Amino acid sequence: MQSFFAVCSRFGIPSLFLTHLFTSLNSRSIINRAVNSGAEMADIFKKSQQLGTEKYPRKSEKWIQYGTSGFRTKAEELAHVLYRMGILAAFRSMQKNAVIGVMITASHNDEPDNGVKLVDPHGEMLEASWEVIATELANVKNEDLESTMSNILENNKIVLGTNAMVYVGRDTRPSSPFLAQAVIDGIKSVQGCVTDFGVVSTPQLHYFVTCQNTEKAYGEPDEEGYFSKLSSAFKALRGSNYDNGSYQHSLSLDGANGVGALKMKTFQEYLGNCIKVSIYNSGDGKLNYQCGADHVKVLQKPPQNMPLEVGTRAASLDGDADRLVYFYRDTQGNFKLLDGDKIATLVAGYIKKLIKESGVNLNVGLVQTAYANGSSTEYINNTLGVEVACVPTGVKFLHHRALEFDVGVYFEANGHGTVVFSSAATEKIKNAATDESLPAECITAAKQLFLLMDVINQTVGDAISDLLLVETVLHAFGWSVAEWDAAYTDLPNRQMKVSVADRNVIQTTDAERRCTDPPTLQTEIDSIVAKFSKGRSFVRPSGTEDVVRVYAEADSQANADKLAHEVALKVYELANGVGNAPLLPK
Ligand SMILES: CC(=O)N[C@H]1[C@@H](OP(=O)(O)O)O[C@H](CO)[C@@H](O)[C@@H]1O
Ligand SMILES: [Mg+2]
Repeated sequence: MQSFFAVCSRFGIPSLFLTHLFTSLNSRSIINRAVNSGAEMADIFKKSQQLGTEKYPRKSEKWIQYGTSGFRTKAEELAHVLYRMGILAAFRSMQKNAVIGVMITASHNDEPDNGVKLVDPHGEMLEASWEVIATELANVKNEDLESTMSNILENNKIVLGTNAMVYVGRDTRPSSPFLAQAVIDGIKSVQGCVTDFGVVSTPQLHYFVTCQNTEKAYGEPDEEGYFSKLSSAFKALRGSNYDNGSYQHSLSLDGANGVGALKMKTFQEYLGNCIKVSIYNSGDGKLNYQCGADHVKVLQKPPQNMPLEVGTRAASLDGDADRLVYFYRDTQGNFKLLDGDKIATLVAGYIKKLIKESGVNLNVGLVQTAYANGSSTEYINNTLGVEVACVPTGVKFLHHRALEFDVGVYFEANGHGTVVFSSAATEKIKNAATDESLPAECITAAKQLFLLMDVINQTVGDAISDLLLVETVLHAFGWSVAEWDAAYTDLPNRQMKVSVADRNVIQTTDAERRCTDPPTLQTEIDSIVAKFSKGRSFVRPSGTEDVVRVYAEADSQANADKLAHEVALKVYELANGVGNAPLLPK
């Protein structure tokens, strides 16, 4: 009892005020002092343009767009974009009177790629209207930088001030330090202040921004605070019996040779021996090469350099540690994947159970995208009895929809997701946990829920936090990875990419499940799908790569491959495919 309250007072209670405090952002630490004169402002912009032109010039006419997760392309094409995003982040900070984050990463993409995304005050993705501004600023000619900056301020009623604050983080790519410097130079060129966190995971940066903007109600805005909060709640939930039933407290982790591997090593010091994590692809090899969550999910095979014995529970992080998938080898030696859908259903099932046991009246919803396996959706509807919503690809859509539930669980099939608790839900859970008049079982369940909230990074999908969450649920249920996997069987599925002249000729509707342009494509897809038992397929333009993505599922792997291939050929034919026609997947 006592230790519970110790943990609550240190970590739980601040989360209670999270949403409330989001509304009164940190106005104490950022005081926007207006730059006094128009002449002073003009001088700042002139110097900023000069630095941009000399040190970070836009060298080609190539158009770049702020997509699903910011700007992403070859690192050598990004210096001017990063400088300009530093400027924009400072402006956004001035507008919101709050800390803004800038993360430099290309996540699961190849090592020579890089990218940048802005983190809004609530730890969320940048607001859509500012994506348009970001795209404009990134693409203007060098000599138009000054006037564009001035227009942005005017159109958005921003007063150029000092003390704008931007938190900068980067992944482990060799190009990231230079690009981080470009961001920092951009911020400083318009008088913004910078906290450079160096190498951090994407979700850590989101967490730090949220902590600072809630005046630390969500936690301390630094790595020590992050690790302490998560590990204390995790250890309190785990208790002194590290194994339980079929659950064993050891697992293998593929770190994708990225920041997640580095952070997990440090995290192990906080976790002590309550969980044993053996890390592979821990940083010696090339980032994401033949390893990482995207590789494992898309190719449905294990990462390289990692032994996988029958029954061993294994997991993969992606390059910036915001995605997590699990996998194992079954008794027949088959590779089995547990993706974001499996994580979502596991977590939603556990939370629903605890809510029921606590007697608290809360609705739980689960948010997916069209990529969710059909079997998972059926399981959520028919077995879990949880409301399920489908939204377009991209974390911001999932996150916003999840906020509409008391408790919203969201995961992309690729393993990116988290759980968000409304302020009302947080309060009800906290009250139940401390209401001595309730039956003991109710109090116990409410306390567990309350601690669980502190294991979860509610600001954004976080592979390390999600790993602790999954381990907590498996431990509580006493399940092996195979027992977890037994909940439902995935329909065999396949993803393909098609290169076309302009991927934006593909237009979609109904959460990307149907295609409206080119005009005849959907009818063609429908008639192909009709030939396959349990067939489902859709196409959409990627927001992060210059390709059209094709998804297909059917009753067997051979049929899923065939369906994907036929649809891919149709896309190639009707949407101006370039290069060789797509081949049947091997
Ligand atoms: C099928 C798929 O996995 N798409 C990914 C990928 O987006 P695309 O727009 O499909 O390229 O990267 C996004 C950012 O990481 C992620 O949110 C999304 O789920
Ligand atoms: Mg990622």
